[in-house]
Amino acid sequence: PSATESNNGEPDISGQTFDYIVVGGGLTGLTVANRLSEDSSRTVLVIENGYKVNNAVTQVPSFANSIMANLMYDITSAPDANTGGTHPVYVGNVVGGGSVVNGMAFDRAAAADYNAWEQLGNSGWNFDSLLHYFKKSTTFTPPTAKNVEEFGITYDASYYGTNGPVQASFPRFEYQDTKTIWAAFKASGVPTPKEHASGNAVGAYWIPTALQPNTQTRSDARNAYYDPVKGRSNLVLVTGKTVNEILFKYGLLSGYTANGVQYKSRTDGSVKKVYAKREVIMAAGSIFTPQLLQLSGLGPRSVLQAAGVSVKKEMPAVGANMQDHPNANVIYDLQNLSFPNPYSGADPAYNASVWAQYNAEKNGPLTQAHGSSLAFLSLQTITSKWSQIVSAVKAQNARTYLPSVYDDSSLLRGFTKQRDIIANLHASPDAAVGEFPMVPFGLAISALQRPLSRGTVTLNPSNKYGNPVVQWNSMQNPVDRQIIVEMVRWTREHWAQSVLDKFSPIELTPGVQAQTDDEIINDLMQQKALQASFAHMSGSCSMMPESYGGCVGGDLLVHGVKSLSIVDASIIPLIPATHLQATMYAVAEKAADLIKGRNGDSFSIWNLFGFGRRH
Ligand SMILES: Cc1cc2nc3c(=O)[nH]c(=O)nc-3n(C[C@H](O)[C@H](O)[C@H](O)COP(=O)(O)OP(=O)(O)OC[C@H]3O[C@@H](n4cnc5c(N)ncnc54)[C@H](O)[C@@H]3O)c2cc1C
Repeated sequence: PSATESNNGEPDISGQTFDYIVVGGGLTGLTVANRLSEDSSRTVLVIENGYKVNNAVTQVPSFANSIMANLMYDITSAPDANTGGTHPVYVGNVVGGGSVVNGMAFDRAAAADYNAWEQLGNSGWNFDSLLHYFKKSTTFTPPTAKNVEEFGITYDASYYGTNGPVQASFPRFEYQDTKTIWAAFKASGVPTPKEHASGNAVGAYWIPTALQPNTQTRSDARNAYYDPVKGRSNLVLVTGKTVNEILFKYGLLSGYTANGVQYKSRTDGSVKKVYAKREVIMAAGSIFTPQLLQLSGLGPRSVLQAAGVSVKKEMPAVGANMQDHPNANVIYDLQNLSFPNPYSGADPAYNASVWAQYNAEKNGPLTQAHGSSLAFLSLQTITSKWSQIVSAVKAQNARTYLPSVYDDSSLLRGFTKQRDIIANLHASPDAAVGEFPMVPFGLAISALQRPLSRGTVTLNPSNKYGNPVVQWNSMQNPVDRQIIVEMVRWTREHWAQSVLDKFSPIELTPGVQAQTDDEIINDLMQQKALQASFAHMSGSCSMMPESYGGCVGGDLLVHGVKSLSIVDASIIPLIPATHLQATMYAVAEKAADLIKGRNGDSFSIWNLFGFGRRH
């Protein structure tokens, strides 16, 4: 791998003024910066903490299966009582953010998941309006005819774009055992929609990878949205700079208006300021955007006071409502796997041959990231107890399992509304509750898609500029725990099917001794097989009305201050049943149109309503 590209040669921005400052050059930040700088009369600055890194590890798909620790922040969560301890908090620390270090899965949730955002008081945030932006952000390339025939891959290109920046395509190689894995899902009778991206994302289906089809390398926010436009004279990206405060001017009548940021150089430690004429746009992600708002005096009063930050506006919503996809890892010992299989990489001779194949033909096992097959199942499919579970959700006192910040009546009102929506989605055959990735080896993940538990992100009271305290509170709500247990039971029944006999599966984790709910959870926990996170942190500065404990409105402007917006995954009010990146590209595309619309920048207003150029 080549060395990190340095930030030598970047312009000195201190004291300067730009129309827009984008804080964080990750997935959403680079997307928004590209679109805002399309209008050459507007200047756009992106400030990123990480550096530009582009090497085999970031580009060759198979590396997406490993943790790129040196391109991520070094954060550990607060102890998470119900999942057995602390967990790493995975956040990309590199130009492109999560899109450079993630698993490259490129999927969408069901329409019902996005329509729930509108039901939470966000007019215009529904699947139909996002579909325009899902298309705008992508270029789709179908799988090879050979793979379609051999593996039965299904797709419908009409739900993707034809000239968007992110490449949605398929690895040229699939493992042979994938056929048996698919046969088992078909035998179990789950739905098999032809194309999940249509809004019908319930069942077992094929998904694209964020992959450049010709080179079989990663398609990320940097190479999709930044590199092609980096020559624009009105677009500036600076790296290795940590924003540590949003600056405001104050007027007696106008209140607080964001007009810049303060940042610290990682190379020389200097602290400087830079100014924004139109908007400061937060794109620092679900962990650092709430931290930055809190550092700037917007947040829960007790959190700010404990860290010695004076309160500009008390906002309990900042850092609340944090959601993720907690998961249980059931592990099987399998016999008779075909060669090659994902374990074959242990053999150096095999490794040498697949690298030679990849370099020569852009084919073979190294083109595979997390695979192309996923199952997202409804609660009705997972368990016959589904209606009892739905009744249990409705019967709960909403406050009981929430962290202390939910003493705030607006936050609790918003959560209660979320809870009612969750109950409906749990009862619906048209929304998924659990993900079961379909992989050709013995790891059977059960990931809960729509938890009732809520986490928090708060300033570290003894070091406000250090990493914030990330408290997932995963599975604090017993219903979340029960659904995970039922998913483990579904997995066991699934692997007991005769179509999988040829692998002679033996359950290693948690092991067949674990039968009752408590045994399953406790044994998983003891074996470190319960995880709080899928690296899908969301919701920590949610898009909801202020009366629901929201942080930004449907216009993505922070409530109660001026010229400050948020475009990253922290705005997701209710986590969708999908991996997040395709959704965040669409959210950022829509965000850019909203920002252009209110600042008089040139753009087509029809895009906002989904009436733009249709593909
Ligand atoms: C390990 C991992 C695996 C994943 N796998 C998948 C997957 O397979 N499929 C999928 O769809 N999604 C996946 N995701 C999730 C997806 O990548 C994220 O949801 C997405 O990147 C979120 O985009 P964002 O813009 O909100 O934040 P990010 O992409 O994280 O961008 C935030 C940026 O802000 C910068 N920043 C933070 N604080 C500051 C500061 N104070 N000053 C300056 N800059 C700052 C960060 O360095 C970062 O570059 C994965 C994520 C991770 C981390």
